[in-house]
Amino acid sequence: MSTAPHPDRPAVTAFAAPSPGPLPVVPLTDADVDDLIEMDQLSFNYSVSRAYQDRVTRRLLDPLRFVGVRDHGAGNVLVAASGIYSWGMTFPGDGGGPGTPAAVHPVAAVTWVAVRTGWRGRGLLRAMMRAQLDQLHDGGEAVAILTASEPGLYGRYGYGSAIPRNRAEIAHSGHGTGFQPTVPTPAPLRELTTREAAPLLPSLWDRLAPTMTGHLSRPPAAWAAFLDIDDDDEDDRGGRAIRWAIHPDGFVGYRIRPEWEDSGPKHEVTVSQLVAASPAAFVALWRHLLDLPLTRTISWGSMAIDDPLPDLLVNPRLLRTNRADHVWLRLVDLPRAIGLRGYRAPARVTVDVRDTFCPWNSGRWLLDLETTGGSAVRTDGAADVVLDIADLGATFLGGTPLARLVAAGRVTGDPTALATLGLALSTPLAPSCPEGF
Ligand SMILES: CC(=O)SCCNC(=O)CCNC(=O)[C@H](O)C(C)(C)COP(=O)(O)OP(=O)(O)OC[C@H]1O[C@@H](n2cnc3c(N)ncnc32)[C@H](O)[C@@H]1OP(=O)(O)O
Repeated sequence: MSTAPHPDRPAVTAFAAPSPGPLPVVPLTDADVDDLIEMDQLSFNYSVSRAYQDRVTRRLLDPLRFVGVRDHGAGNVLVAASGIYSWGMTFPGDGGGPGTPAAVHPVAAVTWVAVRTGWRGRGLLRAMMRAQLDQLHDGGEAVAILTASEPGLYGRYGYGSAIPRNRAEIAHSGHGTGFQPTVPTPAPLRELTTREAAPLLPSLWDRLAPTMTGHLSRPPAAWAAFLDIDDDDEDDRGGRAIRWAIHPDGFVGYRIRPEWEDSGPKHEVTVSQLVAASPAAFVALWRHLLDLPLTRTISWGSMAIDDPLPDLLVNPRLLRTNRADHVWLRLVDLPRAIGLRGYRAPARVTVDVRDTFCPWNSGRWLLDLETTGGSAVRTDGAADVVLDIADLGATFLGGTPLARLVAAGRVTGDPTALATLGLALSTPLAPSCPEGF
């Protein structure tokens, strides 16, 4: 049988084998968006309709913030990409204590990282990380963040695990689960549909997120993605449409999946977002969730590791948590980044930083940290502390205590300097970020 292509049919380039040899990383443009969306769906095993792409995906992407790789020898197919959302993140502010001002700073939120099957394992991720971090450094962007599909991927590029999170499950009796008696009983909150809540949420978020370390600013396109929910939209597991409860200082969005057993109702609540920026909001939102009729379990995938729920419940054992890494952070430009937050206590410490992937950060720096800000200047002085750039990234928001990295053998130095630096970097409560990206 002949294998020659039929003259009336186009060559089937999709079956062309990957080209051998190096493939360059290039900037992407608007013309790459269709291929980008197609490759992302294949790489992350999902699919969305063309209508959803037009309504949400294309508005969220800025192709000019993407780099990628095309294999011209294999039919010019897009084989790798990595993008950035230009968002803002709340960093610890003046002293980092409750009620003290925090500050929102631009961050490069790295996202949409994928290498097409067939082109993996030949260094394309590494090449894209190289191109992206060089660009960020040249453009003066100080901090990059990401949420990783797999935890082993990004440490080698200097990212440290900065905001962990808990997967939480609360099993309760459904009969007014008790709060500590010293906590005043909150007024009940009204339940809203997405259509009713949507006009209220973005401005509430804009007011609250800058008061909570680790929270991201949400541009209108991100809100459009969060709120692209019909009021009769069920999830894949039979969860009913999202409902909302709103407080002046917080809100919660959740689905309820009805479940009936012979012994009675056992409906499940799944929290999609919960934000509480004051104790009153925290108590009112949890009272609302725990009093939802017929429900017996509440699960939430993004609880802060310092969430005070166990301290509110009379029976803290109702809460089961499973901790995992969540947001990873990379100090792209060490001296610029050090100036972007306030520190819990003053510290003057010389650190010897290893940064094999971004050598411009390597070497000895005198860190001069104050509650109102900090600086890092090059020094020839003896190092008090030796650490990797990923360790500094992990501790930068207060989410990983320096003492833990010392205990793990990752960070070494003079005990007094370690204690001083650890206190300066710490925050009273660990940062939280209620979303992945
Ligand atoms: C921020 C985000 O978007 S996270 C999403 C990441 N993307 C995905 O998970 C989608 C599916 N997976 C993929 O597309 C690819 O497998 C990728 C992007 C994870 C890896 O791409 P590749 O081009 O194969 O990576 P590359 O060959 O450059 O390897 C880079 C390094 O990572 C290592 N590595 C590759 N895959 C993995 C993994 N799953 N876990 C841990 N390490 C890995 C390699 O061994 C290599 O290490 P080295 O440089 O120290 O020798």
